[in-house]
Amino acid sequence: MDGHVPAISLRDATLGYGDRILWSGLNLDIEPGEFVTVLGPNGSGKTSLLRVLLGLQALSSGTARIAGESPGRGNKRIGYVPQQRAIDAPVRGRDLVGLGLDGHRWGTGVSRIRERRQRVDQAIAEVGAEAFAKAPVALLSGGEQQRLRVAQALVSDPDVLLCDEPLLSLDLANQQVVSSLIDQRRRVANTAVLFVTHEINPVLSLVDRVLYLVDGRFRIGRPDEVMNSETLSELYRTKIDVVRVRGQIHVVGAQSGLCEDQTHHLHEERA
Ligand SMILES: Nc1ncnc2c1ncn2[C@@H]1O[C@H](COP(=O)(O)OP(=O)(O)OP(=O)(O)O)[C@@H](O)[C@H]1O
Repeated sequence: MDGHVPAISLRDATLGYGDRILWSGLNLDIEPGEFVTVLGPNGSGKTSLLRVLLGLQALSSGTARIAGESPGRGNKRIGYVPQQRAIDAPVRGRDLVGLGLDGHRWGTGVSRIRERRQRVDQAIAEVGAEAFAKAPVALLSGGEQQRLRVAQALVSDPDVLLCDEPLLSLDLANQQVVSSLIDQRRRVANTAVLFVTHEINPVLSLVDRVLYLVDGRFRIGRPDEVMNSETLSELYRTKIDVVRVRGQIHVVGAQSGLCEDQTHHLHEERA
């Protein structure tokens, strides 16, 4: 992609369902290789933003561009890593990865079939999943399944990765494995990453910018510009304390909907 074309561009973007506006006036350019997290309480419209970019949901007004095009289904320049959840379909790991190439005009000729196989092998190697790629996915651990989902997102060699809480319900070690696979991809291939999460700490060292959505309001900036007491108090319209402990960010005093981490509940209980 031309370095001057943003990987993702939103102009005056508004999304609402019926009378309810989730966010409006959103202007955002994400550059190739940038790692941007989307944070905010339940229902603030984080997943809906990804749905817009995947072409599954139309904006109410404004424009969106992704990988140089208007959002639409089947754009192979977009990789999508969904939430971690159990897979019980009777498929092997490499079949799951291969699904990332479907809908992208793959022919049936021998050379195409060979190329397809090579691409799947390469994606499996990229996430270090060779040892379990032939096993039925339903028998794999959550972390192994999520590695394969990352491989599925990478197999089409995308310019943009959209990730919807890909670390949810993974243990700390697997959170690190999955987030560093995503980080490695953007460093090696300059792939832009838009990463929806409830918890910034597992990816804090990787994040270039944060988009924080609360109740129709939002703030975009570097983590230190957004994740501070003043900015979050303004966004939540209530007193919020943001403290840094051993390099981690802890948000104290938010309503339960914030769910930034468990620490603020502990503080509330002790108060
Ligand atoms: N197709 C739809 N029609 C009407 N309302 C919808 C639709 N899709 C989502 N919503 C509502 O829009 C709001 C935002 O949903 P969304 O899933 O984007 O939030 P989120 O920030 O990702 O939340 P969570 O953190 O709980 O995953 C929710 O209240 C949801 O019920």
